[in-house]
Amino acid sequence: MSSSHMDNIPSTPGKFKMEKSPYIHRFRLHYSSLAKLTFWSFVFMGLILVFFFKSPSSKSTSSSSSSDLSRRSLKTTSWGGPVWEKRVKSSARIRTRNGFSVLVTGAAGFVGTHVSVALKRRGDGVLGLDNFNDYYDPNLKRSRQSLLERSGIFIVEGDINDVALLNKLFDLNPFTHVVHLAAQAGVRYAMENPSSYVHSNIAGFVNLLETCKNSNPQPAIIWASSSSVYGLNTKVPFSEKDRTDQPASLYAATKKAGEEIAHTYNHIYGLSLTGLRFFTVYGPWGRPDMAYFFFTKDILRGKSIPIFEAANHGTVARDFTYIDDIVKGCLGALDTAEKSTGSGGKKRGPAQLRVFNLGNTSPVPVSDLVSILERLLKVKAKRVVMKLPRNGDVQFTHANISFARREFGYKPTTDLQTGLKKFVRWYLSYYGSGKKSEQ
Ligand SMILES: O=C(O)[C@H]1O[C@H](OP(=O)(O)OP(=O)(O)OC[C@H]2O[C@@H](n3ccc(=O)[nH]c3=O)[C@H](O)[C@@H]2O)[C@H](O)[C@@H](O)[C@H]1O
Repeated sequence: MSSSHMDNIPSTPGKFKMEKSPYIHRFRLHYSSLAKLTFWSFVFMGLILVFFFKSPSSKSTSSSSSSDLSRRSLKTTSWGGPVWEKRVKSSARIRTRNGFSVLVTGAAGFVGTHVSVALKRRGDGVLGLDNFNDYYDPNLKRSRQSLLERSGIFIVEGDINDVALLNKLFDLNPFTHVVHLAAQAGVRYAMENPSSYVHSNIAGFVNLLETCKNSNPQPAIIWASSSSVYGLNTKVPFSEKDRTDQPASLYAATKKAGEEIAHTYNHIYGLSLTGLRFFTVYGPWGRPDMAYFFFTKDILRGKSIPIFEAANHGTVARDFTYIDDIVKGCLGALDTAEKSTGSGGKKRGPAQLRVFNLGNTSPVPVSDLVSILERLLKVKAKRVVMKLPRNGDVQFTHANISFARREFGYKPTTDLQTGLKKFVRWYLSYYGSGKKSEQ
């Protein structure tokens, strides 16, 4: 049985957990020839089936890896061929003088979609990459894809762990920048499917950096870290200079690991790397696994919503940051990113390495978020106050953004009330007032 470049992927993306291959059976050898015949027939059939499911194709890949009957619902995707290559090149082509050619990973995701549209609008070439996993409703990702297609942005369907695919994309197009947003998100889900965080946030990131460091020219990389790296810190507001060595979730730990990995690739290969610590990003086309999103759904459906509170009735609060402000921050970081200094795997000099907070600088208690939603939806929420579970949540977040302000004029302008109004307007137009079902 031949092995493919996907064989070494350590874990699963999305909601799927590794299962043992159903094709591995143990047989007890019997001494009758009938039993032997039966045994060898099974082995033969098994080999055919294993070959059928695992045989790699130079032109096709799935968004998953080797032991993969556990990932049935991840659509098998194909790439390659002249039409596909033409679409890749056309999407990545720069349309203005001094524009960039940008690979956006996680382009069908919430932040990825918004950033892609903004880049395209100003004339940059944008190629998307996304594995469309079903961590949350893939239909929403498909709708975002349609939105991007209308702007002339092609999303390649594939996984950042697919080295051959990444190499192919860089062969076809000399990207000046990579905006790396593909990740396994969500702090609480990490207890359900820890390996998906390692797969996407660590292994996938390393694969991407390997491809970037080998390419010529090397792109500058802007990537999504997280406010969660501040973990159990109590000093507020959180500054980039603060310690980040006490993460409260595996998600946070993988993002922190990403920051250290970025340091290594910058140090050894001269890659220009900018990490952005996003603070609870919300807005239209958002992520259904986030509280503001499913609170909206459940309030409209008359379902109760769990509101966490800390010990001794302590307030749980977040520095909720509106998507348009985050997009401005991403573009500011991209525009001020210096070129990588290496090429073809060799460092030629010191390169830029940065980390920025992108928050709103004004934390809001979760109970106030619910009050705003009640007013906007004109429905009273059924609140159930619960103790903050110990499954990854931290009590509060609060960004100090002075570094991003100084470096590229980052200045958030949307307060939670205004941003949620825009979100609710989008939600109602997309889903209706609760009747149209949503996963
Ligand atoms: O900044 C980040 O880097 C992260 O932001 C986001 O994480 P969080 O800030 O935890 O957002 P989110 O889950 O919406 O919970 C919001 C608030 O509602 C509270 N919360 C949550 C669920 C619930 O049932 N009840 C509740 O009170 C909860 O305690 C919290 O106070 C991203 O999901 C994550 O991927 C990462 O990007």
